[in-house]
Parts: sequence; structure tokens; C-alpha cells
Amino acid sequence: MKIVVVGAGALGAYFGARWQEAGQDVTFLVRPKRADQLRKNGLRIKSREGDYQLERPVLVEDAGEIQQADLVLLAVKGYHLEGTMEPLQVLVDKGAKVLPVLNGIEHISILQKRLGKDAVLGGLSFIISTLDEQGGVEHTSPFHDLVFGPLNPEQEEICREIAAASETANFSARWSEDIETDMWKKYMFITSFSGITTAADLPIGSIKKHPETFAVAKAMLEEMKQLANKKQVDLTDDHVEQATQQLNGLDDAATSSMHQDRRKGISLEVEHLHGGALRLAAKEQIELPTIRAIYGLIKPFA
Ligand SMILES: NC(=O)C1=CN([C@@H]2O[C@H](COP(=O)(O)OP(=O)(O)OC[C@H]3O[C@@H](n4cnc5c(N)ncnc54)[C@H](OP(=O)(O)O)[C@@H]3O)[C@@H](O)[C@H]2O)C=CC1
Ligand SMILES: CC(C)(CO)C(=O)C(=O)O
Repeated sequence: MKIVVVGAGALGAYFGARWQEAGQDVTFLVRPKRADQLRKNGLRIKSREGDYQLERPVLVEDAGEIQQADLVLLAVKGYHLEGTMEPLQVLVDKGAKVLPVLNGIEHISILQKRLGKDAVLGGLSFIISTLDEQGGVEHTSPFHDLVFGPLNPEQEEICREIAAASETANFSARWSEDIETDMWKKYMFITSFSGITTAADLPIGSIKKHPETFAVAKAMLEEMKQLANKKQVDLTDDHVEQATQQLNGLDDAATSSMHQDRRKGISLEVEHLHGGALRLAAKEQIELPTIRAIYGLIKPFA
């Protein structure tokens, strides 16, 4: 399968390199600075699941240079989504389907409106990865999961191809039977986890030690469930309980990628995640008071 990675950062470079390692044909569509870094240093993965080094990743700076693409793995931050629309359109016109793995949900309808519903799959990822100063990927979590699924029945074929291409790759690939619900479950979890760790500027262990603070995280889960239900997505009390247990089960030092970005002093995805939830809530005429407060606390660092 011909795969193009748009967003060769901590997440995109990781999965792209793993596919390449498994013998797939992977091209990284990059901007000039990242291209220079990858040309100079190669693409290095440092991972508890096994290191991998790709001396000469296939790099392209103009989507027009790509002759053929079956799948685009889209892994940019929410605030960079708009800048990918032109190259994505070029690739979709060549027959590619787009698998977005951004956190959040707002990007799905934006992509569908711009590229057409047929072109956009559902997807998400569970991984903790970051870029080091040389642009190498550091993968530190015991999980590295890529979840994908069709948002309409015509996308079953490409899902079969993704499953086949990932079979021998060094990560866990899962074809979800209900990707919309899975994306909302992740959205509920990440809104709470990134919100509480980033606003408090503390890893999850310090949050768990203070029941008053953990209660804020729990309130965000409840509000996201309410929002999902308004959108006809069947998140339940059990899902909230599972997400609570997931928060409780994290290592004390674990923290969200948004909190890591706050520590690094770089842009935050709060507008895409918390802002996106508030915009959806306004359309549904409901209030999300805890999420609104957390959004307000994080915004100055965004
Ligand atoms: N990292 C993680 O552990 C996890 C991340 N996620 C989600 O995945 C998404 C990506 O996160 P992450 O990988 O951490 O982010 P990074 O910032 O590490 O990577 C994003 C990459 O996108 C590139 N990019 C931005 N715009 C364009 C463009 N127009 N064309 C080509 N490349 C572009 C950036 O390149 P440039 O250098 O040119 O700016 C950067 O390398 C986010 O939504 C995040 O929430 C989800 C689960 C875990
Ligand atoms: C919760 C986690 C680490 C799972 O992938 C994540 O998505 C993030 O912090 O952005």
C-alpha cells in the first residue's frame, strides 16, 4: 500500500516509520524545516518496543510530486489542520483516503466538508510520544495503538488494506466496528486528562492525590458524556467509569501531550479540544461549565 504521512511529528513519524519497517511504501510530506532535520539526521525511533532508524526516509515537500497514494495518515495538531487542506485535496484527487488521528472531533466534519465524506475515515491513537531536540521520536508508553474504522460502508475495502498493511508492523492496529463512539470515548478522556494536567500544570499523580482536583477531571468526563449524548453518540455511565479508572490507572508521572507542550512553552491544542467542545455545546444549547472554566485557565498559555 502507498502511504503518505502528513504531519511527520511525534505520532505521524512513529507510525510511518513502523509501516516502513514492515515493508510498506511510505512517503513523508513535510515542510522545509522538518525536511532539513530528517535529511540531516534520518528518522530515528527510540522506543521501549524496539528502536528503529531510517537513514533516508522518502521526503516530499510538494504533494504534486506524489504520483500515487492509497492512504494518508493525517497527524498534525488541530491548529495546523487548515494548512493541510490543499495538499490533502491533491492526494484525494489521486484516489487517496485520509485517516486522521488527531485528538478531538471537530476536524472530522471540517475534513468531510472540504474533501467529501467518502474520503475521510475515522481514526485515533493511544501512544505517548514526543520529539527530541534532533527531531527523533521518543516513544515512552507501554501502548502504541492505531485505531481506524469506516465512517461509511464504502470504506470497508481501505480498512481491510490498512489492517493487512499493519499486520506485521510493530504497533497494535485495531479495526473498530464503531469508530465514531471510539473517537468520542477518546475525546471524552483527553478533554479531561489534558484539561486537568495542563490547567493545574501537574502530572496525573498529583491530581489523584487531591480528591477535590480529581473531582474536576471527573466533572469534565460527565460533561463530555452529556455532549456526546446530545450528538446522538451513546456514551454511557459505564464509559465514564472506565475513563475514570483509566485516569486512576496511569503512572503517577504520566501526563498529557498538551501538558508536555505547556512545559515546552509551545502552542497548545486547547482551541481544537476544549474550544471545539464548547462550540458543539453552543449548537446543542447546553452548557459545559467545568470545561469552560478549564478552557479559560489554559487559554493564556495556548
Ligand atoms: N504525541 C502523542 O503522544 C499523541 C498525539 N496525539 C494527537 O496527534 C496529533 C499530532 O500530535 P503530535 O504528533 O504530538 O504533534 P507534533 O507537533 O509532534 O507533530 C505534528 C507535525 O505536523 C507537521 N505539520 C504541521 N502542518 C503541516 C503541513 N501543512 N504539512 C506537513 N506537515 C505539517 C509539523 O511539522 P512542522 O515541523 O513543519 O511544524 C509537525 O511535525 C495531535 O492532534 C495530538 O493531540 C494523540 C495521541 C498521542
Ligand atoms: C492520553 C494520550 C497520551 C493517549 O494517547 C494522548 O492522546 C495525549 O496525551 O495526547
